[in-house]
Amino acid sequence: MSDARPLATIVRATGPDGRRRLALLAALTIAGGLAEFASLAALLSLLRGWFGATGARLDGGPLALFAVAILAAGAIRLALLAATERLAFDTGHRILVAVQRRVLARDWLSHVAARASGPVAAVELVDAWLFGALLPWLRAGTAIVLAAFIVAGLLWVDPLAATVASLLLGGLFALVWLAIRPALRRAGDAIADGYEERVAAIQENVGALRELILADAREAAAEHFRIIDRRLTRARVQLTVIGSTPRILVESIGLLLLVCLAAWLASRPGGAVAALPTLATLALGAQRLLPLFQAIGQASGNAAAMRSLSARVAALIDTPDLRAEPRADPLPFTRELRLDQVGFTYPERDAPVLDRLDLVIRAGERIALTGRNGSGKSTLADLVMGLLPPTNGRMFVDGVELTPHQLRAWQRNVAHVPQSPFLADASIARNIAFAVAEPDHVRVVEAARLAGLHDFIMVLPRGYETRVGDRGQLLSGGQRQRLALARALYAPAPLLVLDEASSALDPETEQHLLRALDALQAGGTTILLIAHRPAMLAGCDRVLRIERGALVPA
Ligand SMILES: Nc1ncnc2c1ncn2[C@@H]1O[C@H](COP(=O)(O)OP(=O)(O)OP(=O)(O)O)[C@@H](O)[C@H]1O
Repeated sequence: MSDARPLATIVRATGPDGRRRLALLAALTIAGGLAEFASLAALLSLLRGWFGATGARLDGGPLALFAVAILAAGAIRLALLAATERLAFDTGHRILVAVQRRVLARDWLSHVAARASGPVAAVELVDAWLFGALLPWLRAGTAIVLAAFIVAGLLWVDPLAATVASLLLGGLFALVWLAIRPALRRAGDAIADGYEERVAAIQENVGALRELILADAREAAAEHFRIIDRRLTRARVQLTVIGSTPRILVESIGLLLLVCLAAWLASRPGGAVAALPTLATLALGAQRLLPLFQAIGQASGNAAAMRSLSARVAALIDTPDLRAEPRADPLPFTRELRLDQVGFTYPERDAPVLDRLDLVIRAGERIALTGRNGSGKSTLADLVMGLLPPTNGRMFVDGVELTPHQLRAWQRNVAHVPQSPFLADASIARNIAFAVAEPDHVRVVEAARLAGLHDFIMVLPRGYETRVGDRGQLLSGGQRQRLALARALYAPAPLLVLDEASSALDPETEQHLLRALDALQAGGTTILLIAHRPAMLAGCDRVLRIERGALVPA
């Protein structure tokens, strides 16, 4: 990605409102610059009148003019500060929302291929970019314009002195900046990598705590985290320290230049008194310029490092946005789903998981899929559900070919009970009616009854309002599976896919599940289940086995 593209991508993501705020900031900056120029001119005219040929005389008019100019400049600075902060934080907010929209817009294949910690690390990345790049750059942008007006004012006051000072300071600044650029770029890359590694390590430590305890590996995990965080911390310190060099240099050299200037002006004919109006105006200009140079120095110090952060932030949003599509009506499924010579290969894998596979699932059938671990059962289920697109072959629903733009309509026919269900840290009712704004309590209870969960829920003090904990960890494995089943049954669909949904059930609960499946099948539901246990296979119309990427009768 070129240097200019990240910014263009980010500006696009902020939308028309962001661009309006940027325009307001630009207008305020110009107004601020004019006010700075006016206050310098007013001061010079005031002091020249005061220390003029007629002797010291304080004139009310120029004093009032100076007071108005300096107060206006102050008020505009305050407005600029507010506009800058608002624009920066609003942009950060828009980018985070944009990132979430893009995470949700990914299809299943991109999701399974992506790094799980990415979206979490994105939050830290956007924050680091906001405080390390956007805010300093906006401040520096306004500072450059304000400084240009002040420098123009100073050139008008004393062209020679202002030119020499500007050239010396500008040249020094450029030299230092070029010298530190490579180190800053390295620090920026290390910071961006560090954020991702840190989130991944935290997720690992939380997710695999049981394994870490049993393997007596908690010290090693803590040490791994320490190394990652130390590296990140060092890079951040490096960025601040090296990035501050231009600012500190310009500050000290600037002060030195001012003193030299005072000595030189005082040595000209007329001495210190004649030089006083010019000197005082130059001093006011320098006093105004110093914080502006600080802002420019800080931002330019960070620029090389933050370019890599900006590129990563832009990459986060440089993918298709979630599109608000009208909800498709379910594709009619009354006869059969046919897979014709279907093959599937995961990205970055050479060998296909499924190869020229033929399968007809008749409406109302109950089919079991078996096969060795890794033989491709879940992959086939994902293809059947329209989550993965076949890499070869075609699929037909009631004789109509399933094209990519019909996938949403086909998916509406499917309810799924995954191998490891995701449970949110919310009430049981909310987890059953997952992602539904207003759960229907009667249907929640009905689904829980069918899944054999109702009696267990009723003995809990808070019943359906009991929270299940993060990822459902306050429930047993079997209870989690039944809750996932209840979720699938809450919104009944013509095709129910169960991926080893009884692996954690005791024989009694398994019998309950089989009775529930009988009832569903009697009601016309087509059922595809991945299972190994004989009890689950017994009630099926057909049992198929995946072997070397193809289906054979079991
Ligand atoms: N996201 C992925 N990227 C690359 N390869 C994958 C991915 N998911 C699965 N695979 C590979 O595809 C093959 C089939 O996996 P799949 O999960 O479909 O098998 P399965 O029969 O359901 O296994 P199990 O019985 O263990 O659940 C495996 O070899 C697996 O390593």
